[in-house]
Amino acid sequence: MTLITSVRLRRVLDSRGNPTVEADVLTESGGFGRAAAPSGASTGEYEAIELPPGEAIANARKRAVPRLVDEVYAGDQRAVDAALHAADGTDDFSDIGANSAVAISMAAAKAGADVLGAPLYQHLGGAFRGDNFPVPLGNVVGGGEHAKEATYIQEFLSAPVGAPSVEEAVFANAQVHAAVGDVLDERGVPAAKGDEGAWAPAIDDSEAFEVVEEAVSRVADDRGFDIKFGLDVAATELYDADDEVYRYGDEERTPEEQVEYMAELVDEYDLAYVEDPLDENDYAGTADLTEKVGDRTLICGDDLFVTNVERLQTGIDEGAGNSILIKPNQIGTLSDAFDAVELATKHGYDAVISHRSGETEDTTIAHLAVATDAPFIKTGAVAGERTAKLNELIRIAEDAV
Ligand SMILES: C=C(OP(=O)(O)O)C(=O)O
Ligand SMILES: [Mg+2]
Repeated sequence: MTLITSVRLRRVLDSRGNPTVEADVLTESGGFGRAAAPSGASTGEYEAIELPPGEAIANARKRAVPRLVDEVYAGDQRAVDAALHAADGTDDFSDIGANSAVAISMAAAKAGADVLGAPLYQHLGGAFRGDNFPVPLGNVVGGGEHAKEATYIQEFLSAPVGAPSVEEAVFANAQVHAAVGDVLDERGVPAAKGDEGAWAPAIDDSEAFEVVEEAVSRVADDRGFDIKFGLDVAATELYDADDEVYRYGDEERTPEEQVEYMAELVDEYDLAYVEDPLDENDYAGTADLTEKVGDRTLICGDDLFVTNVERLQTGIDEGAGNSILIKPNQIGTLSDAFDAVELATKHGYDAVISHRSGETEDTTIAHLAVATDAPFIKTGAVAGERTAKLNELIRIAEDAV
């Protein structure tokens, strides 16, 4: 192992055209790692704090960089991440910013891999990592906080569960995305694209279900393997906590009705995956839904768990969900993200490694998914910052055989 000798931080563009933090980490023996923080739009209340990038960089330069340079070995990820926590001193990275923290954490991991001459997934996963590859969940229709005047449900996700390989799965999702474009065209529905490259048509949710079901079935027939679909409801964004109702435009649902509605959707469309079906504070409702349909679909907590072991432990104790979304920038370091995967796996929860709606060309999450043996990765279907991860997954699968 070699000591970190330099940490450089800069502002770069993310896919929304907003600034984000990029980190370069150099080591004594010439190891190099570069990584950039993603950024959410439908962020959970309990996420680690993203600061304005200029502020995050200034604070990290002052407090985190001196604790790393000539102090910590690249490759000792726990030590890197402990130094970031010590430099910050809060429990939500509100001092140096989770955006600076995660960029440094991921860049150090890459520098550590570079020193070893190993791919990042191998460095993070170790010699005895599993040899499974994640099924990619690809966003093909979206609205919510990711596109105006589109569906209330934030994401309709193609899930090629029967694909024989990562490569086939990745191409199937792109084909479903194209097929959705065709179906919309046939219906005379014009559609732009949302933040993650998904179609964002001005149709109601019930029509979106028809469109996605039709597209998925066409591609499944063509490919000859099973393709299902799933949702990220991002229900916190629909929930009016004062009136205690979920609002889908003029339509309202009480929390009990929301549970029933979600359960009906699971059965009507044979959904493979439902993320954040209830408000981020509703463990009991999520547990209720998990009890009803958790034997036949994944009920995944994103805003509910925010990659946080304490929130996940509450979910485990209450029987809320059977899956957790893992977003390293929600918690600030790779070590914390690994801890969440480990706790989830121990309790039979499936980990879904995820991008954010604001992304860069950084591919760390593809390596993280393989390193942790995660059964799923959610990283879009098309758009350059999404295909960067998907193409890396294809390369890893080729490399790892
Ligand atoms: C990827 C998501 O969106 P965001 O990054 O805006 O939270 C999500 O909610 O799962
Ligand atoms: Mg989500």
